Amino acid sequence: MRGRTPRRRTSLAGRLIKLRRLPPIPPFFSVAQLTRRRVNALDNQEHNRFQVELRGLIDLLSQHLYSGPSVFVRELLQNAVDAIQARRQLDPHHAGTIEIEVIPSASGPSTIMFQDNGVGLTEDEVHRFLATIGQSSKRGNFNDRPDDFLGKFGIGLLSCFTVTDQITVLTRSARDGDHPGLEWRGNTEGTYSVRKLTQEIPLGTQVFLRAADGFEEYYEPTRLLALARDYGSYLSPRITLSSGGRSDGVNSTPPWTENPNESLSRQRLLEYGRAAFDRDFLDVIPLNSPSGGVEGVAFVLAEPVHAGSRQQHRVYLKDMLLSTKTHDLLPEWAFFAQCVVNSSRLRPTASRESFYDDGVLDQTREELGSCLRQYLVDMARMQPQRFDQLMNVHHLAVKALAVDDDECLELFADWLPFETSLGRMTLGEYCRNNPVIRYVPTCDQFRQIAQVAASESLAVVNAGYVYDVEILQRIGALRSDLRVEVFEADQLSDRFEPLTREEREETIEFERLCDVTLQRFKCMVEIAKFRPTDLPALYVADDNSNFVRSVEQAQDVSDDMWSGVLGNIASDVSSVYARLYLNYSNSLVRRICGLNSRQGQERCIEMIYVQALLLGHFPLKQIEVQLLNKGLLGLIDWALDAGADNE
Ligand SMILES: Nc1ncnc2c1ncn2[C@@H]1O[C@H](COP(=O)(O)OP(=O)(O)OP(=O)(O)O)[C@@H](O)[C@H]1O
Repeated sequence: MRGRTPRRRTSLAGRLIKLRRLPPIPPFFSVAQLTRRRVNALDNQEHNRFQVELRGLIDLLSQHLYSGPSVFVRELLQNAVDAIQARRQLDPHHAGTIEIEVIPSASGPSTIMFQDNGVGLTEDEVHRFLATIGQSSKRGNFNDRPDDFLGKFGIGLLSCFTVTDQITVLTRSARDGDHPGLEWRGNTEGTYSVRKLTQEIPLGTQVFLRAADGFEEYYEPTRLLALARDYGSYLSPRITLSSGGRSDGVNSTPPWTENPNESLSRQRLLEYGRAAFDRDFLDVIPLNSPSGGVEGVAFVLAEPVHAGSRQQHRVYLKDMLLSTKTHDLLPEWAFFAQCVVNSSRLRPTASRESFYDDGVLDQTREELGSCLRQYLVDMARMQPQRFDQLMNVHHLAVKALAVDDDECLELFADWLPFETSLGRMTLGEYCRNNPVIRYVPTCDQFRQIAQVAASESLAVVNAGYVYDVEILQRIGALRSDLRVEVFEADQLSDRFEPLTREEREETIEFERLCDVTLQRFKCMVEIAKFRPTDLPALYVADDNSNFVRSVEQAQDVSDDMWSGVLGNIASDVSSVYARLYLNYSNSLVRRICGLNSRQGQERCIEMIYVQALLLGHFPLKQIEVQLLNKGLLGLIDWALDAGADNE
């Protein structure tokens, strides 16, 4: 061991305090009393240090903090970048470089080296920062501008222990004075050693890791290059990876420095987006947020997505990849966009895989939302045809924005598409032909009236989809030239053709019979003439009768006690009769009316009633299901009898 300074071998355990057990706390002590008691207790005792079981801590970090072993590449790159940044504080013109090398071994696992020409460490700093968990030179007063650094928690280096059993650091400080080269070795047992080197090493730091059993894959040059590019391709120091005489560059141009308004850049960005997110995009929007120091681009998805779906964004912090799975960077309505951004100000969590959910993040989200909003507004004003194409794909997101933003709502209103009884149309098209916007608030109600309304050339909007009711009501409040009304199914009867006097007389008895037959279903019958003529009947239920229907359905599946409670609720509701309009323009209805058998008429009217319920998508009550069964069985019976007669 000639030329070596004596090894200083210190246990990490020895550096940390051991927690003493305090006596149990008696009840009813004030905080001040408790504090005094603790101080007194400690004054009489020997002061010890915490101990840390390093292996346990590493397991904790690797299983619960970091997403996987590959984060060691990120942590080493980050330390190198920070060291270069610290050196720039001494020499602003210093050109930083980071070299990664894979050193294969014929006899055992490979070693990798991360070398930087950063600030290096003095002997004192080695003890303070490399060997003390949670100590960082990048926090507090140690540096004037701690915001310049990526690290701050003082735990990143530990991540190397997920892929190696020993970390070796060679370092030489560039700070004032003549500093010798130092070697620090730390291992997973929780011990470390430091020695002064006799040979010259360059200013800066080299970190050596030898593959631990089972982690050799992270030491393969192609894997390592991919990881280095993933985390660090946009970092500013020049980064190279060499192995077996081959050297590859890691750096490339960050997407957030491209200008999406310039056609070549836009093309490059769309290609980048396709490669990064593995999907196609329609457009690229520049993003910027002063609060979060964010710049970046948002990609507009080429396919529609359902409301409220959450896109995964690719997020960088000070040019280093933080996460590819950040969800909450854009406002909720912006589910049509997926973005890549770089932030200089948002605070990372200790895992360095997400941001703190604080006020700055809220503010950032709002500012990024404003960029997207402005893009939509400008497009609607200046490029209506392009906006039209965008609306074809992303009208849901535009509705989600407009529902809470009156200015956007007024601007986008004419483009917003709705389903109506006369087909899909934009609000602009609807209003051109209809002075009043009539809508039904649920899809079920729409299904009940759509066919008849269409035959009567009546345009009724199906506002049963997300945002539609709020949008229509808001539009009604904002625009004095528009009237917006809820359409009640019963209003359809205003358009029905009345029966002639003769027809009235022909049907009066039959109508009475129908009323009596359907009384137990709380349904009144009215005979009228309407289109389409192939529709025998229309069942119309108002809110009260719908409510009672659903109570009765619940009673069908509940025990006696609950059924009684539900029955009491239903009995409080007044005017619970629904209405069945029988279509006298329908030939079948006419035939039933003329049938010579009262029993046959009853059976037919029951079947028409059940069919009208099914057509209107009303869930059947138990007695209605029984009715349907009885009708079908009767039909089969009749068919069999008729067959037997023919034999
Ligand atoms: N390449 C390096 N050059 C100079 N100093 C380094 C280097 N790597 C580590 N250090 C020193 O070791 C300390 C601890 O590093 P570590 O990666 O554990 O934490 P950190 O970077 O400070 O914070 P974080 O946990 O947020 O990454 C650093 O604060 C720094 O002082």
